Amino acid sequence: MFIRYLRLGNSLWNLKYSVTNKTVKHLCIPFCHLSSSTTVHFQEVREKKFEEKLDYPLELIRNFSIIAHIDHGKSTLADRILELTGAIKKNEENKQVLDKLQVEKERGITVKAQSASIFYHHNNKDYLLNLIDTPGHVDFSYEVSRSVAACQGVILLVDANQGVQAQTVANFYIAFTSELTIIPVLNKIDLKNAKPEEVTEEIMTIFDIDPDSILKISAKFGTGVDDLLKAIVDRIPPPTNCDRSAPFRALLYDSWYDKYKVRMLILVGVICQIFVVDGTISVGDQIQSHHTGKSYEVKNIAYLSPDERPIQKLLAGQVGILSANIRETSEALIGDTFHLKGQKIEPLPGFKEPTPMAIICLVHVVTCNNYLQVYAGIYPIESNDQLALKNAIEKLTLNDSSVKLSVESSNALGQGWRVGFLGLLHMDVFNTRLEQEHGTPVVVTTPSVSYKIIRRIVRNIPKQKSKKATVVKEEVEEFIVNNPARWPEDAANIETYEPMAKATIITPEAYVQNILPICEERRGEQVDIKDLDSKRVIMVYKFPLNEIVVDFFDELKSVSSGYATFDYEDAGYELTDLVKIGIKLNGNLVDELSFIVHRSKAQVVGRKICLKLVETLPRQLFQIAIQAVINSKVIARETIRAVKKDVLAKCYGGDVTRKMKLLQRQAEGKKRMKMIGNIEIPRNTFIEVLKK
Ligand SMILES: Nc1nc2c(ncn2[C@@H]2O[C@H](COP(=O)(O)OP(=O)(O)OP(=O)(O)O)[C@@H](O)[C@H]2O)c(=O)[nH]1
Repeated sequence: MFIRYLRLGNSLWNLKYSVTNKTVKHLCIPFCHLSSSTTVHFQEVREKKFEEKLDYPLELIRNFSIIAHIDHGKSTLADRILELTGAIKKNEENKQVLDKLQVEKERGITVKAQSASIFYHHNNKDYLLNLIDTPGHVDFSYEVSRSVAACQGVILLVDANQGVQAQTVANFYIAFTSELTIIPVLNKIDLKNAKPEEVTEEIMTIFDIDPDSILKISAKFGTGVDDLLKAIVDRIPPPTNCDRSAPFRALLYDSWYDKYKVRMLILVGVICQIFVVDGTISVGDQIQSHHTGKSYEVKNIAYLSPDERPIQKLLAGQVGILSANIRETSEALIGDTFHLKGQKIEPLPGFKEPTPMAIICLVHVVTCNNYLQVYAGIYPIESNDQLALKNAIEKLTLNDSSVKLSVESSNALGQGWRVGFLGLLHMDVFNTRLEQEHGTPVVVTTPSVSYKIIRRIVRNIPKQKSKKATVVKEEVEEFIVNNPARWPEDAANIETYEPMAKATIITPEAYVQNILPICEERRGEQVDIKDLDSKRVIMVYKFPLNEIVVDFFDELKSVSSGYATFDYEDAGYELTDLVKIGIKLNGNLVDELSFIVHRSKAQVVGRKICLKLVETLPRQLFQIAIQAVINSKVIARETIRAVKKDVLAKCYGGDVTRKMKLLQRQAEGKKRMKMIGNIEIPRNTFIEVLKK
């Protein structure tokens, strides 16, 4: 449908419009969305009575998350729930509607927990259900921990064909330790090879769950979802420990920066998602952050259903979003408590002070900590994009508070940031979002985990009374290195410790023999191995984190035909013998390519990286000598021969436009590279070298 004429007046454009047989009521579109040729997809807007009815008593509210292993159907179930409750119109095209980010749509995975308030009629009562769809991949388990802080119950979804998998177990324990009501649900019962009886047995034995409490559904076709909605109301308790007559307190559990609205002057700055624990908050109130002490006027309040619906107030027990002229992203700290200005309140539990290098903090059941993070340097492709990248990173960390951030600089790449992620997929998604949502493509340096170094220095200190006699004093210094460029040179005086991870692998028995050697190759130490059921085995390993963060999961999938699943948790630091391998290109040390490795693997890994560089670096107009070195000793070397690349070589005849196109394409290719010294390095080289 094309709108050819627009009357622009205020920031929100209200329109009564009739399309074929459907009447669209009060269609609210920010006018700036529209131009004379904008295609508008009409959706029937919810009747106003729902907004008035957001005033639900506590006993009619249910807050819950959907948790599961990756791809077990969380977002599909959220679609069906939204359809059944009328939040969205039933439509064949409703596929993962809560996955709003471009990167989520492109990859078909959820990376951000998303919520929606929906309305459900049951037993002659209207209920307000606040649903949170969570990601399933291990790299985003922090999102699950963050979400359950605003819930009293979870739907634990298990694929009736695949059964319990590694993240099913991990997510179960997040909910279990948070003392939430768990509704176990078997999904995909429509599949020909679904094994509901077998999987029920598994759930019963692994989680000690009563088999009669397990519901069976097909999220794809909607089978059983009505019964699930009834179970949500009947089994999950209303918000506990909420008091509407007490002074206002709310937990800030997510925040983001809506650059579109800011640009269009619809609001200023940061949007905060809150769970109101006590009291009421209304538009116009003055609120204060407990942790920064700063106060703001509440400009807008809304709930998501799943689109934004403005309302005037939120009451205890409800979740919603507010904007309050918070300009600095560092002022919206996840886990912070908001209260009315000047009022003394007890802060809500779960807030962790940000460390000086981190601009973010963690809430509730904290699953992400320093040990398990993977660090990489992030730099703008063009050095004059520095400021734009700074702004983009700040805004994105607001919406992804599990990342850790500090400033760093590199001789070759200039000023940049050292960023800690929860895994390589997380890193990849973060960088893709920088490019897609903020238009700031980046160069990422070789990732590294954070190592602990203990340096012991023995000093002879003169005794006070006698100038000749001395006492021997040992000074111990402990520090963390997450950038190989900062690895200490004085190897003799240091002890090196690497972060360890306790990993759980669940696999069909047939693949155990394929998995054992890859675990051994990555210095894994088997802690336990036992049958999960008649066909599957659960293996517990202790691995150096460094060995599994890059591509272990891919290799595991490949040797088990995609059947093995994997989850890991922190297992502290262990003393080990580590060395730094430096990479020299034509005699110049490229610190951004250096990495830390166990001494026993240095030779093999050094050679592998040199060969990888031969594959990855484009041939240039001169020869490139690649060397892997430990201190100054060369442990491996390779050479890339020179080439003179004439892109016009095949372009006979005088077609100027074709020649121009070829030259332009070549120039664009070069833009995507980074010059280090006089050598062009493609952007992905720093990560590719670490992969098998
Ligand atoms: N046959 C069948 N397929 C389903 C069902 N539910 C989900 N699927 C399919 O399973 C795949 C994964 O579904 P998603 O809803 O994206 O899974 P998810 O758990 O949200 O995935 P992540 O958020 O990335 O962890 C999609 O192809 C769905 O169409 C079901 O009940 N039956």
